[in-house]
Amino acid sequence: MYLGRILAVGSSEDGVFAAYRVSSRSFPNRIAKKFEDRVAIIPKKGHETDVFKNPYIAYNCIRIVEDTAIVSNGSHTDVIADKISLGMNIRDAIALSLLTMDYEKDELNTPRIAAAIKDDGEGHIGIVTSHNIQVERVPSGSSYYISTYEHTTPRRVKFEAENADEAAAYIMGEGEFSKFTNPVTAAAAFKGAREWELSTI
Ligand SMILES: NC(=O)c1ncn([C@@H]2O[C@H](COP(=O)(O)O)[C@@H](O)[C@H]2O)c1NC=O
Repeated sequence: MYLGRILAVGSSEDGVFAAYRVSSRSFPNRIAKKFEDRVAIIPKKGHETDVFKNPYIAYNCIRIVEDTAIVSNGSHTDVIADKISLGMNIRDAIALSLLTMDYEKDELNTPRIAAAIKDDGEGHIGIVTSHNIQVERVPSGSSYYISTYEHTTPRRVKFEAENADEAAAYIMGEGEFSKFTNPVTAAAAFKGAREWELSTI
């Protein structure tokens, strides 16, 4: 089954995570690139001009703002991160940013999806489509995912990872996520005993 972009957040006794996967039929020549406090989705070498063909394919997919990890499928990652850094609570930051930026005006009306989670495991996950907007709480001790196509409401999921590398690998193709086609690249933030760590595949 093709879900498009997929994100997941949650926590267990092993730690807290935010994970992201690009699945893509149209623009498979992309990678996740790690910076100090963020991960960006960018075109591979030789495909740089793709960003002028479509405005939705290059963006920060993960940001870390103090105790919170933010994950999304577009430029709204930065809008949510900025609001959280100014003191807005996670639910309102996601809801306001999704409402403001709205679904993507491409040929599929691709939804914007987003989530944010604090290092105590409390988070929210949401989506804006052409016909609705939804933001749900993710309670500590549970994990949820959502995608741009097919699975467009938050779904509880078993997510097994003990560090950022394992979280990125898990959403790229393990457990429930092994059923979903066209994987391209993935990234994750993980908070265990130490500071937030980032990983990409
Ligand atoms: N975030 C992304 O990485 C991303 N990749 C592709 N899209 C949009 O989704 C459309 C369909 O892409 P695809 O067939 O690869 O799922 C693209 O034309 C583009 O407008 C994206 N936008 C939202 O998910």
